[in-house]
Amino acid sequence: MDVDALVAAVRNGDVRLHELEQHADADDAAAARRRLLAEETGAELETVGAYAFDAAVAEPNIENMFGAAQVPMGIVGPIAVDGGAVDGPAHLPLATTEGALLASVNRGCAAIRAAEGATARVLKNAMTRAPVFRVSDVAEASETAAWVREHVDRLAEVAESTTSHGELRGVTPYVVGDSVFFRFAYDTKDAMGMNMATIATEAACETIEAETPAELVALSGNLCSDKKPAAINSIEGRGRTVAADALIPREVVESYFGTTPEAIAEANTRKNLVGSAKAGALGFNAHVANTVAAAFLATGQDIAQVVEGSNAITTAETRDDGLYASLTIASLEVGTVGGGTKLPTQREALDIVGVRGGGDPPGSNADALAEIITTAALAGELSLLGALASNHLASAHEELGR
Ligand SMILES: CC(C)(COP(=O)([O-])OP(=O)([O-])OC[C@H]1O[C@@H](n2cnc3c(N)ncnc32)[C@H](O)[C@@H]1OP(=O)([O-])[O-])[C@@H](O)C(=O)NCCC(=O)NCCSC(=O)C[C@@](C)(O)CC(=O)[O-]
Ligand SMILES: NC(=O)C1=CN([C@@H]2O[C@H](COP(=O)(O)OP(=O)(O)OC[C@H]3O[C@@H](n4cnc5c(N)ncnc54)[C@H](OP(=O)(O)O)[C@@H]3O)[C@@H](O)[C@H]2O)C=CC1
Repeated sequence: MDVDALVAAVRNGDVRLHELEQHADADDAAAARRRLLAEETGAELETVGAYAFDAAVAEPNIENMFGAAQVPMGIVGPIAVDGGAVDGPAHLPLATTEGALLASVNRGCAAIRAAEGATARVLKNAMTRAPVFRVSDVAEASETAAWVREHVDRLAEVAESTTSHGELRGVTPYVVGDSVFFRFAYDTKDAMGMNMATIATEAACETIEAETPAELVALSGNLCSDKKPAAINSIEGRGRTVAADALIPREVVESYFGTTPEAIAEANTRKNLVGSAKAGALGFNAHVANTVAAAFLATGQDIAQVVEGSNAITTAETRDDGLYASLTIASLEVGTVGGGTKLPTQREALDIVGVRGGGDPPGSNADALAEIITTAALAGELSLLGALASNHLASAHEELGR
């Protein structure tokens, strides 16, 4: 069917709006939806329809597509970082609508370069899925937990039969009365791994049900914990746990941030540590979510997982007549294969970073991306703390953000 025929078919009730791809190619289906939406709402949809990729490639990523959300993308860097998987310098594309953000992260990157670079390491790599089972009582719960503890190797064999990349790293039981949770943790290599871990865990759950009295209630029991603020991710980690640090000489702090190491260290203690504690926050940082969200949008990550990406602690202290600062993100969930990383715009962004697709060895590209994002987020922390310490936050946003 052509676009006119698709529009008529929806109006007549012969075809439902979400079924248009069954009767036409994905671009015509999107065009028909735009026309129907425009007529229904009066909205003009020219920009949303002016996307630059073949809609068919986005079919695994979206349903009911009528266009694309185009978010401006800018660049920060070079990011000078000595990592376990990356040896800088690297550039990082960031997509955002917040004026002053790119300038700020870029300023932090410039200061890190002037300071001879940052160091970053992935400390842990474990994507989790935690199903919840029903048992009759706590005795059965204890029995089921014990069986799982004793049969992790067998569960690994079953889970890993569903994937040629994923590896089960461990299973941690949690009992609450007659509910039993098992937090499965996987090395998902270069994939963020949520589909991979979910499919693998479903297979393992079948074995648990066959061998114990437990009955599966839900494949995700929220102890995972995906896309919700949760202390378990801050403590145990989820996806990559990554740390970055840098020692910035006094003269670099003064010339780039217009303030002193002492003032930045005090702002960090009173704001990021004391203020966050008083607020009951999970993230003891200034704006790590800013860099994580912008990098996620640009590089095709699952944007809802910014929730976990903001579980981060920033430290700052004076050392060797300079400023020592570190950032540790407990749960940074990133991939360079799968999900949104396959889309054309996001592939180009990953090419800029130099980490598109599977790494050699597997997992090294996602490790490198995690180290680069964490170092950029550290740069953002330094710059915002500098702006606060020198009282430049409001003026910067008046100048660049309005
Ligand atoms: C805006 C600046 C950077 C000016 O800062 P400045 O020191 O006046 O800038 P400069 O013109 O002297 O340039 C210094 C460096 O900044 C970079 N830079 C400078 N301008 C640009 C630009 N246009 N585009 C790209 N890069 C730029 C660039 O790297 C440059 O070095 P160079 O490369 O030239 O050697 C500074 O005032 C600043 O960083 N302010 C802080 C703004 C900020 O961090 N905003 C974050 C968002 S706030 C928020 O969302 C969260 C919040 C605040 O609510 C969280 C909380 O509660 O804390
Ligand atoms: N299912 C769910 O509950 C949830 C799903 N999501 C969505 O899941 C998607 C991400 O899941 P994810 O599993 O990462 O992606 P995909 O489902 O796209 O799967 C990626 C696959 O790529 C293959 N692969 C090829 N090369 C590599 C490599 N070097 N390293 C790792 N894997 C490789 C693996 O296949 P093989 O396994 O055969 O080896 C892997 O399973 C996103 O779209 C996200 O939005 C998000 C949250 C929850």
